[in-house]
Amino acid sequence: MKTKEIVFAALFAAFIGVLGLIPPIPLGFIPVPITLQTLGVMLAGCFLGKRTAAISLILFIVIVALGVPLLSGGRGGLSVFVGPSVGYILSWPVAAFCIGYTTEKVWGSLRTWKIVVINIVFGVILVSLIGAPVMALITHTSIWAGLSGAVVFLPGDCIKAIIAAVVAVQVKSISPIEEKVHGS
Ligand SMILES: O=C(O)CCCC[C@@H]1SC[C@@H]2NC(=O)N[C@@H]21
Repeated sequence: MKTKEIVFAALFAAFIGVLGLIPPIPLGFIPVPITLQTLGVMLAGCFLGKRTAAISLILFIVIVALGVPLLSGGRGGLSVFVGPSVGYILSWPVAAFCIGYTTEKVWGSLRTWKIVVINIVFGVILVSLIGAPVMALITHTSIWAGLSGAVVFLPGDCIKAIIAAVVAVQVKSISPIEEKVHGS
C-alpha cells in the first residue's frame, strides 16, 4: 500500500468522522437516523477510487468498533454492530468500492450526471438494499416494512449524491483517480 493511499484513506475516515459531528436527525418511526455521513461515503468513492475508498471506510468502521465515537450523535463501540443501523454501516465500504470502481471506469469521459447516477445506484440504492433488510431483521419486522420505511431516506440521500458528484468533478484534478488513470 502506498503512503499516499494510506494518507488519503485516513483523511477521508477522519472527514467522515467530522461529518458525524453534525447531529443526526432521528425519525420516530424508524430506528435509523438521517445522517450526513453518507455524503462522505459517496465522496470517498467518487474522489478516492475503489481501493482507497474501501480502505478508508473499513478503517472508519474499525475505529468505530474500537470505541471511538465517530458515528453521528457521538456513537461508537461494538454495541453499534448489533444495532438496527449495522447493515447500513457495513454497506458503506461496499458502496464506496462500487462507486470508486465505476467512477474509475467512466473517468476518461467524466460528467457530473454520470457520477450522480453512480452515487444513486450504489450510494443510495445499494446501501438501502443492504441496510433496510438488516434493520428489519434486527427489529423483527418484515423486510418489506424495512424497505418501505427506508424510502424516507431517499430524497435526502439523492441530494447528497448530487452534492458529492458536483464536488468530486470540481476537484477531479487532485483526485488520486486522475493520477491512476492518466499517470500525472
Ligand atoms: O449512525 C449510524 O448508526 C448509521 C446510520 C446509517 C444511516 C442510514 S445510511 C443511508 C440512510 N441515509 C441516511 O441519512 N440515513 C440512513
